[in-house]
Amino acid sequence: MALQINPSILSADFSRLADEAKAVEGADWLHVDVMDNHFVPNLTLGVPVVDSLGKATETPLDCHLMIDDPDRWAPQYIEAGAGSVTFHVEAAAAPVRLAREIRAKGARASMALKPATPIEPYEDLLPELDMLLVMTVEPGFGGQAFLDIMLPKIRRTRQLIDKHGLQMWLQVDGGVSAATIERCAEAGADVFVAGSAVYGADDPAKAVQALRQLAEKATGTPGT
Ligand SMILES: O=C(CO)[C@H](O)[C@H](O)COP(=O)(O)O
Ligand SMILES: [Fe+2]
Repeated sequence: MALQINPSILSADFSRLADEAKAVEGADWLHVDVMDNHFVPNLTLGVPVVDSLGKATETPLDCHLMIDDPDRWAPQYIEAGAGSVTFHVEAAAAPVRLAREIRAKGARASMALKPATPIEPYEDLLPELDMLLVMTVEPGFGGQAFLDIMLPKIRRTRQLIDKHGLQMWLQVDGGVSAATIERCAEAGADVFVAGSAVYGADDPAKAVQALRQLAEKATGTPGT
């Protein structure tokens, strides 16, 4: 299991996105939060910004779509350069068809669960996915406190992934920091999104390294 740190550009300075992306080159993926003010009560960025960001950094883009109608919009993010596209199961009309379409277009297919959405009804969908995202805050804003009550769901999701012998990744997003990453890693997460813990640090690249070391220490696993 390879451990990965994905800095979230949501906590960066949006007037300097290209520089902020370069500040974390060496991270595994750059996490891009797309919010539409319908699925979540916040508005961030869309396809044209993802297109420009992809040209400004070598780091592959991990697009987290917090939007209504991802069935319609996800393909456009792949065309804009996203290497991984996460849709919310609560918003998708046809999650299996959407996951297959994302893969067919050459990106990694990922599905997210809000805190109140259980994993169990979606066990049979896991083979259709390259990553499952367990949200550890209510989606919509950076800088929120990590929800400890999500740790059992992370553990149960890891058990289901292992039970099916799948190689898919298990991502956590929201409130991941030096204070919480070890608990997430111990529970079985292997991809860690961190916004404020990276971009709120004096040296974002060093913050990525520090988080990686903590996750590795917690699991005894070297990262990528
Ligand atoms: O999806 C998100 C919020 O909905 C963000 O990716 C997440 O909140 C990152 O910010 P932080 O690490 O500061 O919590
Ligand atoms: Fe996110």
